[in-house]
Amino acid sequence: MSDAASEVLRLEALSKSYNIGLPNEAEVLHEIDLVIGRSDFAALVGPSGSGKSTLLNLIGLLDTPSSGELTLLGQATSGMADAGRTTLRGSSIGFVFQFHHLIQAFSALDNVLMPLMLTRGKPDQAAIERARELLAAVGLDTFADTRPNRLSGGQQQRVAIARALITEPALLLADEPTGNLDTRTADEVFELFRRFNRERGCAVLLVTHDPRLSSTCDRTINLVDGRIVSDAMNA
Ligand SMILES: Nc1ncnc2c1ncn2[C@@H]1O[C@H](COP(=O)(O)OP(=O)(O)OP(=O)(O)O)[C@@H](O)[C@H]1O
Repeated sequence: MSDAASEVLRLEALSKSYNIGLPNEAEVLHEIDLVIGRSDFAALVGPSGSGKSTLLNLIGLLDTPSSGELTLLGQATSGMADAGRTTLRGSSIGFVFQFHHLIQAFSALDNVLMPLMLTRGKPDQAAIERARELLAAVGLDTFADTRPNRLSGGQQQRVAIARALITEPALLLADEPTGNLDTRTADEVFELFRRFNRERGCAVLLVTHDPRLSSTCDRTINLVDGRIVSDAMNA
């Protein structure tokens, strides 16, 4: 994984502090070094408050580090202006959150198209076809015109996964994507991540509290008190 061409992400001494109004800032991530390869399927685990979401938000360029360097697809981001970060985020990262944040007034199809509409305006026929193909891939081809509130929790999360993949991201980030699903539905949703990782070659980094799910990832990165205490391939 030392070859830059095989990397999707490189973190070097990445730290994050929050200014919480005290004399000293609270540092929640301490000099994190991490490389994610282009085909990695990795779980980020750790106790509550260890900094997992903070790290995922930094990786997703939703937040900026206090120090250190984050290189995404070979582009160093530390000196990058907001517009450049937004463009890089939109073209290379897909997000899936525990609560899918679907737009209730839109159909499933339009929700999937939303990231493209935000960056490229009205979607063309090819984009619509791709959105339909993604909905089919997550087993929802007959629900394209359905509003999210008519779908089950698992189905809504499937729409969110299709939405995250519409831009064909190199890196898919997921924060507790199965956290509010029952075990069977969680397994099915998890299997989608696995399939997209294999079939579409997109790296996956997901936060989970579920040891059963993290053990089925290829790699487990363990964060404790803002430091990576172990990072190993699973047996
Ligand atoms: N905006 C913020 N301002 C100040 N402190 C924050 C902020 N966001 C997070 N923190 C603190 O940073 C630390 C790490 O939080 P984070 O949400 O990243 O942990 P986590 O590992 O994702 O936890 P959980 O598993 O409970 O979601 C916590 O102590 C939290 O209180």
